[in-house]
Amino acid sequence: MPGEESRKLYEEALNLFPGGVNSPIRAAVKPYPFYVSRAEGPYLYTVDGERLIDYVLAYGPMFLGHRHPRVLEAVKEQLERGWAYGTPAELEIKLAKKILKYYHQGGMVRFVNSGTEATMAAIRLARGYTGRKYIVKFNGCYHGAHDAVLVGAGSAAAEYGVPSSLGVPEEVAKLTLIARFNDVESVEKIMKKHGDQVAAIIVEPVAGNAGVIPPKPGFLKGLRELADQYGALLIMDEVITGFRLGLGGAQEYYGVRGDITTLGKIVGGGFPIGVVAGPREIMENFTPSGKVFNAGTFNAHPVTMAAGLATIEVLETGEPYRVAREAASKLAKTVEDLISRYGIKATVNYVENMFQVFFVDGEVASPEDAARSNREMYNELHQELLSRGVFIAPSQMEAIFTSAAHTAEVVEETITALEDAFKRLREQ
Ligand SMILES: Cc1ncc(COP(=O)(O)O)c(C=O)c1O
Ligand SMILES: N[C@H](C=O)CCC(=O)O
Repeated sequence: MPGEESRKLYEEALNLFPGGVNSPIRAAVKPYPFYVSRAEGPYLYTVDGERLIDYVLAYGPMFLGHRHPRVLEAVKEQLERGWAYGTPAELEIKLAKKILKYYHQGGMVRFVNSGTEATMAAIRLARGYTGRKYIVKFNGCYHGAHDAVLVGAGSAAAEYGVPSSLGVPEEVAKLTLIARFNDVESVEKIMKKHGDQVAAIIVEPVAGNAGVIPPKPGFLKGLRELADQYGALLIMDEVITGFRLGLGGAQEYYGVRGDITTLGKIVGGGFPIGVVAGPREIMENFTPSGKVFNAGTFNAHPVTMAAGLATIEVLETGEPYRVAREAASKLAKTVEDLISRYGIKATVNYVENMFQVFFVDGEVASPEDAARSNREMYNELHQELLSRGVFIAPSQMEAIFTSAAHTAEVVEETITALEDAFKRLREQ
C-alpha cells in the first residue's frame, strides 16, 4: 500500500498539480498514488520500499515489461548520437516501414507524440479528405483528450463523471454523433439521417476504456459496410490494441480493415508516440503535400523511434505474445473460478493479453453494461491486491494488461494474491 514517503510527495504534489497528478486516472489509486522509484521486468518499486507486480504497464505501452534490455540498448545508442534534431533521421523510415508492413502495405505514416494527437489528426484528415463535418463515435470509448472525442468518453472521463467535458463548446460537441458499441443498428440509424455528412466512424476495435469489451461477431464488419455504403472513412483506433493483439493488431485479429489506423503506446516502446497510418491517397492530404495541417516539434522523436523499432523487433520473435497470452488466460480463468467458488455476481471479459472483471449480473457487451457494475467492489479488489503487492488498474474503466515479463512464476504469485483478495471480498 502507498506508504509515508508517497504520502509526503503527494501532499507536495497537491499544491503543484490539479488533483495532485498529471493525468487524472493516476489519482484513482487510494488513498493516494504510490510514487515509483524504478521499474524492472514485471515489477514497479516504490519510494516506500515496496515491490509491486505491475498489470497496468503504464496503461499499455510496456508490453515487453519494464526496462527491456534490447530497448534500453537502442535508447542508449540513440542518446549517444543526440536526441532531438528538428530534421529527419533514418530511424523514422525504418519504423514507418515496420508499421506499414503490418497495417497499411504501400501506405504512409505521420508520427505524432500521443494517442490524443493521433486521433485528433486522423479526424481532421478524414474531414479534410471527405469534405464532411460529422464523426460517429461510440459511447464509453476513449480516443484521447481533445474536443471532438470528449463526448460520451470512457476511461478517466467516465471514472470522474465527465464523459462530456466542460469546455467543449456545444457547437463542437454537436458534430460528434454518439452510437452504441456492439450495436450496428445504432450506427445505421445515425447514418440514415446524417450519412452524407459523416466524415468518419471512429472505433476502438476492443473497447479498452470501459474495462475490456470485445466486439461481437459482425460488429466491426457492420461498421466497415456502413462506412463504405455512405462514403465515410473507418478509423480503427488501435492505440491500445495495436501490436498488442498481435503484430497486425485488432484489424488482423478480427479480419476487418479500417481506412485509417491510429496507434500509440506499444509502438513507441514506452516513449511518447502517436501514429496515423493509411493509404497514400488519404495520407497525402497532410501538410506539406496536402492542405490538412499537422505539425509537431517532437514528431518522430529519434529516441522514440529507436525504442519503437527495438520493441517491434522483439515482438517479431512471437515469444512476447505467447508469454503474455498464457499469463492473461491463466489469470482470467483463476478469477472466473474464484467468482464461481464464492458465488460472487461478476463476469470476466478476456482477449489475448488483456482482461477485466466486472461485478455485475450478466454479460458485459457494452460500456452501458460495464457502467452497471459495482465499482465499489472493484475498488475493494484493487485495494486488496495492492496490499498484497499486485497493481491492477485502479478503475473499472481500464484494462488489466499482461506482458512478456509476466512469467509463470510471476503469475503463480499473483494467483496466491487473487485467492486471498477474493476470500477477503467474500468475508465483507
Ligand atoms: C484507444 C485510445 N485512443 C487514444 C488514447 C489517447 O492516447 P494518449 O493517452 O497517448 O494521448 C488512448 C489512451 O489514452 C486510448 O486508449
Ligand atoms: N485509459 C487511458 C489510456 O488508455 C489511460 C491513460 C491516461 O489517461 O493516463
